[in-house]
Amino acid sequence: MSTTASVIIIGAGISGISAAKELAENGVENVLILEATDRIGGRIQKQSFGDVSVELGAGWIAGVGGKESNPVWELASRLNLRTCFSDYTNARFNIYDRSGKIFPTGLAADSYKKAVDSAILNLKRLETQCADKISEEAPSSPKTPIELAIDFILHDFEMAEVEPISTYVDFGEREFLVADERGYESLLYKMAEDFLFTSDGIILDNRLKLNKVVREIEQSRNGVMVKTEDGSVYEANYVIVSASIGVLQSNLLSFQPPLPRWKTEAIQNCDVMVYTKIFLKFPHCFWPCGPGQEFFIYAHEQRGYFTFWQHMENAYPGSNILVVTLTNEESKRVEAQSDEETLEEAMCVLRDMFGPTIPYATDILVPRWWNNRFQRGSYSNYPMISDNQLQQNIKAPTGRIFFTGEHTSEKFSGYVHGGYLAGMETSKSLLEEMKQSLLLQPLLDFTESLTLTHKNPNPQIYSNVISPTNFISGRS
Ligand SMILES: Cc1cc2nc3c(=O)[nH]c(=O)nc-3n(C[C@H](O)[C@H](O)[C@H](O)COP(=O)(O)OP(=O)(O)OC[C@H]3O[C@@H](n4cnc5c(N)ncnc54)[C@H](O)[C@@H]3O)c2cc1C
Repeated sequence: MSTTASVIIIGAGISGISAAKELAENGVENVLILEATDRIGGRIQKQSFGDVSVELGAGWIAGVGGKESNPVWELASRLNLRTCFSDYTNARFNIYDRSGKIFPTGLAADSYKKAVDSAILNLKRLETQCADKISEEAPSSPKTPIELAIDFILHDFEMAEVEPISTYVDFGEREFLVADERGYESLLYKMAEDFLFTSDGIILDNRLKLNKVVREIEQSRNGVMVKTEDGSVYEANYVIVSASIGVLQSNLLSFQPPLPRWKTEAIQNCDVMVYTKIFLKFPHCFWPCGPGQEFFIYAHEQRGYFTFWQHMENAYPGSNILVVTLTNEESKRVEAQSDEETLEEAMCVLRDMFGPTIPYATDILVPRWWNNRFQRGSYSNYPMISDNQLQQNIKAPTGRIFFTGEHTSEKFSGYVHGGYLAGMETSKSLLEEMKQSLLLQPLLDFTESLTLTHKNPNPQIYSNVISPTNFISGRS
């Protein structure tokens, strides 16, 4: 038995939900959302920890206070979501060495300036290399613990994107941490309420199907068939795939016919960033909590080793929670070991910074985005020197299959607002395609009848000429 819909959306993260909402608002209500997990939200996920709700995935609304309004900030304001301004600028003046001493402000400022200069030089070198010119001067690589710590902060946080960073240019430089018991994900429930049947905050609409792991997507001239791990089959005119770039790189989804080479190459060439926030709960605070002390840094000879710390007293006073952020290889290393081992490592680092008498953490929470087969990483990471073709190919539809998600957002990849806007944009392209194919339908029917009447030995010729999908995307 198969279920039929006009459009199937794979994934109920922010891009999948915003794509479905856009379709519904434009009269396409016969949609089906298939989500692999038992919840909506994807990489926006809250979890109770200690006595509060922490965000395992997206935590900040980045890009606020600028000339344009960030649509996610607007949604949050409508919902009265509780947020807390984050000021990272002081972090560089709270750098601890392994004996617990804070590096003098002057030294930290100098190291910071040196790292910025070196990063700019590196960027220029990359640009000149792209233009096939040879550059003379190589930037010096960071060596000391403080240089390594600053390099990590700059490259894995502040400069981890293509310059100029559209989020901050368009929407403003301020960032707000979501600190609301309802969670960041409540934005998605709010959006879903507009087009799905909900009661008491629970989605009861059978157009959303949870625990449906899509494994096969088969397209033909007439439509698309989607098969899930539990043996269900769904049919539709079109499919929107919102699974992450990491999932597309894995073998979770198989396409029939296989995706063309330009598409698979683009998918494989996009880097995936792993970003892990580890939460630690303590019986009481032992770290400084005054103004400018929310973020602090640990300088170690191994780059990225428990470097970036945040206390949660600004967001949730009295929560006694610390968060340490790891990235990439360190994230993968920690995901592969037991939480007890990670806790022991974190405690050694904290004892280095704050002395041997600090209390032992009573709880630890280690999200595993890399090993999650429905994520395979935290977000897309495009090369520093932008490559428009790469992104265009990742985003381009192949026949009746459309692609969305933060990784398809030209300006805002990696962000919640990137996912939100990408979902809308993909649905707009699909609506355009549907309109065109409706206009072409009489012509299609006519050709079909010609094919039947004349028993054309090679009907493929006709379908190649007028298939609406070929016509629109020009790529099939
Ligand atoms: C640790 C972390 C921190 C972050 N911090 C921030 C931040 O502070 N600010 C910010 O703006 N952004 C942040 N981000 C990025 C942000 O979370 C994402 O850009 C955004 O949520 C992505 O939304 P999406 O809809 O593109 O993808 P997703 O949320 O991943 O949605 C895709 C959905 O598809 C489902 N799926 C996958 N495979 C299948 C399948 N085979 N069948 C059915 N369903 C499937 C998944 O379960 C998921 O629900 C962070 C992300 C992480 C992981």
